[in-house]
Amino acid sequence: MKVEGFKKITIIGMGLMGGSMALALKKSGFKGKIIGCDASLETLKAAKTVGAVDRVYQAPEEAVKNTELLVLATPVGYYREVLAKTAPFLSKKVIVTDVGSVKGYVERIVEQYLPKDIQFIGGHPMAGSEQSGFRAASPFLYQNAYYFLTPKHDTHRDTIKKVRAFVEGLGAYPVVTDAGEHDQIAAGISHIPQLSAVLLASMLDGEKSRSYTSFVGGGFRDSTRIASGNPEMWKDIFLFNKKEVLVGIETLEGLLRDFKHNLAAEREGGILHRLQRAKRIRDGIPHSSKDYTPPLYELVLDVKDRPGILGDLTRLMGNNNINIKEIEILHAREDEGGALRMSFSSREMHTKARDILTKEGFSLTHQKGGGIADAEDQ
Ligand SMILES: NC(=O)c1ccc[n+]([C@@H]2O[C@H](COP(=O)([O-])OP(=O)(O)OC[C@H]3O[C@@H](n4cnc5c(N)ncnc54)[C@H](O)[C@@H]3O)[C@@H](O)[C@H]2O)c1
Ligand SMILES: O=C(O)C(=O)C[C@]1(C(=O)O)C=C[C@@H](O)C=C1
Repeated sequence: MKVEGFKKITIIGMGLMGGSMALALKKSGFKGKIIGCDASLETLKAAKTVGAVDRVYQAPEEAVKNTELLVLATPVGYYREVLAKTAPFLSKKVIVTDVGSVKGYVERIVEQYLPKDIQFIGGHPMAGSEQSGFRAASPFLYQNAYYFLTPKHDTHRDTIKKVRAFVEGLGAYPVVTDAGEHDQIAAGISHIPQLSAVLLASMLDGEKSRSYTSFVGGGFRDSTRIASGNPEMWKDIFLFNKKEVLVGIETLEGLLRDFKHNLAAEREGGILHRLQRAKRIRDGIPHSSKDYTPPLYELVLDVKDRPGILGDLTRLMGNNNINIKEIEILHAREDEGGALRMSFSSREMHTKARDILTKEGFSLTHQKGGGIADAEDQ
């Protein structure tokens, strides 16, 4: 879907999130002008060179002139500075939004720094990575991601409608809620998991235990990937969502204490109960948490573990004009086969892909949607 409704969009902060937004807008065929603003000249140069933006500015007050949508995409700690500089230069018709990971704090800053007659709606895409900077940006980052939108009490209905359409244009799924509820949800699904990963990684902080890192397998890697995230950014997030993070820490402490007691007393039932409940919760997450509203039509096929298999498959689909909505390697071990899940947005694509893959000799182990009974249900 193409982004319409804005002739000029300014993004302040052209790092991972802002840069990916600009790239996604260009990819969607957005016809208006995209203005990139960043404190770093090097970042601006990179964004301009790849054509992510039409114009670049280092000074925010120049970047916002006549803009119709202003997106704040700097770390949240810089919002005060950016809003103070830009507020006097904003058109009365502009809509201001952001991509920051906390929303209550942002609303308070906006109340303080943005003139009352300027429309604001908070935003937080549940997409990202442990990397940062424009060099990590991707036009696909927002694809199929949940994207929280948090209107203020005085945000107009038309503003919500326009920004919803903007989010959909990026390929994401808008979820409208209020800042308070957002912060509670984000603490549970993102901020506390980040803290847990940081603490797990910190357990290898001793001189001796640090040498254990050479031996880590999937378990340590999977559970600590996000500990590589930008420390400055996360410091802001924890401080600005302090209330909800503290609630989460108490829950975590309670769980740990409970487990410790059960273990010390060798209470098998208690230990098993915790493990089983956690497994049920983790198993209940869809393959990709991005499988939101649209029913996806998916195929799971056996693949040989050989170099270039992914390329071959995507080429095969591309050559037959089949658009893969998502692709995921489910399990692959060196020298053994693996399984690969592909999903498609329409029944037609799904059927066409199934027929081509079968003809090419791939073995399908599971299919969902497309009007065919799930293999698992048979
Ligand atoms: N990284 C994630 O996974 C993720 C996901 C969702 C939301 N967010 C939120 O998105 C925002 C940006 O995060 P990111 O990961 O893109 O960070 P990033 O470090 O990749 O990019 C931030 C950019 O802002 C620029 N910047 C900093 N101060 C500035 C200023 N005063 N004026 C202009 N530019 C300035 C930096 O030079 C940098 O290019 C944060 O508020 C974060 O909470 C991050
Ligand atoms: O690293 C990732 O995979 C992320 O998507 C990062 C993640 C998350 O916790 O899910 C991190 C912070 C954000 O505010 C949103 C997304």
